[in-house]
Amino acid sequence: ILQAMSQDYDCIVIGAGVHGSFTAYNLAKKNKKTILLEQFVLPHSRGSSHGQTRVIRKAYDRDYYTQMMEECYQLWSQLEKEANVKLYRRTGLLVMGPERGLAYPAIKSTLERNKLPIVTLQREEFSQHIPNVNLSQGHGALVDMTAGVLYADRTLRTVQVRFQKLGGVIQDGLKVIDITLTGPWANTLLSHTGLQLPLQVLKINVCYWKEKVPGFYNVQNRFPCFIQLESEEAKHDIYGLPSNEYPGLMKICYHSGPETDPDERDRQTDRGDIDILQRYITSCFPGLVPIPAIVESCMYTVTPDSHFVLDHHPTHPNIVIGAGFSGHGFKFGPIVGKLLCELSQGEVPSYDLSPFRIRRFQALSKSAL
Ligand SMILES: Cc1cc2nc3c(=O)[nH]c(=O)nc-3n(C[C@H](O)[C@H](O)[C@H](O)COP(=O)(O)OP(=O)(O)OC[C@H]3O[C@@H](n4cnc5c(N)ncnc54)[C@H](O)[C@@H]3O)c2cc1C
Ligand SMILES: O=C(O)[C@@H]1CCCC=N1
Repeated sequence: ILQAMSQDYDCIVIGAGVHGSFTAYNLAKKNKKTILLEQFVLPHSRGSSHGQTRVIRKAYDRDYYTQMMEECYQLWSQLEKEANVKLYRRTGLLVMGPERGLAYPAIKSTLERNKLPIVTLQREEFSQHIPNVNLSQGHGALVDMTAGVLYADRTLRTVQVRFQKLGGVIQDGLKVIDITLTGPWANTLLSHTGLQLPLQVLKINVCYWKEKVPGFYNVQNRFPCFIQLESEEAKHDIYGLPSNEYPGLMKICYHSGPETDPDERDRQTDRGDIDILQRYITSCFPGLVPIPAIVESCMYTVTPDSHFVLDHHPTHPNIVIGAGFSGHGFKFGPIVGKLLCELSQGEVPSYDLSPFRIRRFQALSKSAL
């Protein structure tokens, strides 16, 4: 089928998650005849891009992510205008973490170096600005002022409709079984092209927690998104979004989870991550009931260094790979779409892609690198 399609289309994009959808949209904007293939009937909730909300932020510990986000915010705003739809809500992002650790000082200095608007909160004034949250001993706190919430499901709908309006074709319910590219299934499919990337698929329990007093942590009361950086109590970050999509429920998740086969996600029932969240909520969010009211499922596809893969296939340069978004890729959708489109067209990419090259895994990959 793909062979027949390749005669009719300039570009075939596999996977209609956030990154495949933005890539297809960018290709169609360049007048490339493009088809977007998706194994499941759309919309679906079996990959990594579903759900109502995601965090958008410039608070990173690396300049290159922060700098890519500068342009990315503009691209989000352009799409909102073009489609006349609201995709982003500014809430700010509270970043908390050990002051003597690695991550918190690194994020703070990246934000300062890039002259981004932040507010550093002193311990004495913390509860005046952020009521109903306890700042752990030895932790610092700052607010990334331009951060906020992205409406995820609405984004996918919007990008896919824009793509179709530009003449793009979406074929859902069609699984490519010969070569493949994106999302948790990346490795199974890439193996058909002789490439095995060191990707790990994790199941994430997406937990919603009930406010003891409705409104405590509500978006309308200007409660921000937050990241609690890794500490002795929790080996991975914990992050949350103000109550919004489900009235009276705040979304708080652990930035890791048990390994899973993407086709067997619902058989993975490990809840160790929820235990960690319960302890954290009991100690730091006293206004929430420390038992999740709703648990949904999602997946991360993680690389060993948590950085993305944005590259040509090492032996088939006409195949461009976007994968391994490691649980923080959604906000980059517009810029990843632009970059993958540039790579596919043989253009010089707008950013230095060396942190995202496949060859960084040389020692780890069993393949034709
Ligand atoms: C719980 C959770 C919270 C997150 N929070 C944030 C956040 O706050 N901020 C942020 O920036 N990021 C966040 N992320 C990460 C972000 O959502 C992901 O990085 C992003 O959605 C990955 O998109 P993708 O297009 O690569 O993968 P996917 O969404 O999985 O899309 C890949 C698609 O390809 C399809 N596919 C795969 N193989 C084939 C095939 N052979 N044939 C046809 N189709 C195929 C799949 O069905 C799927 O639809 C979060 C992720 C999760 C799970
Ligand atoms: O990408 C994000 O901003 C969120 C929050 C931090 C951990 C992962 N996803």
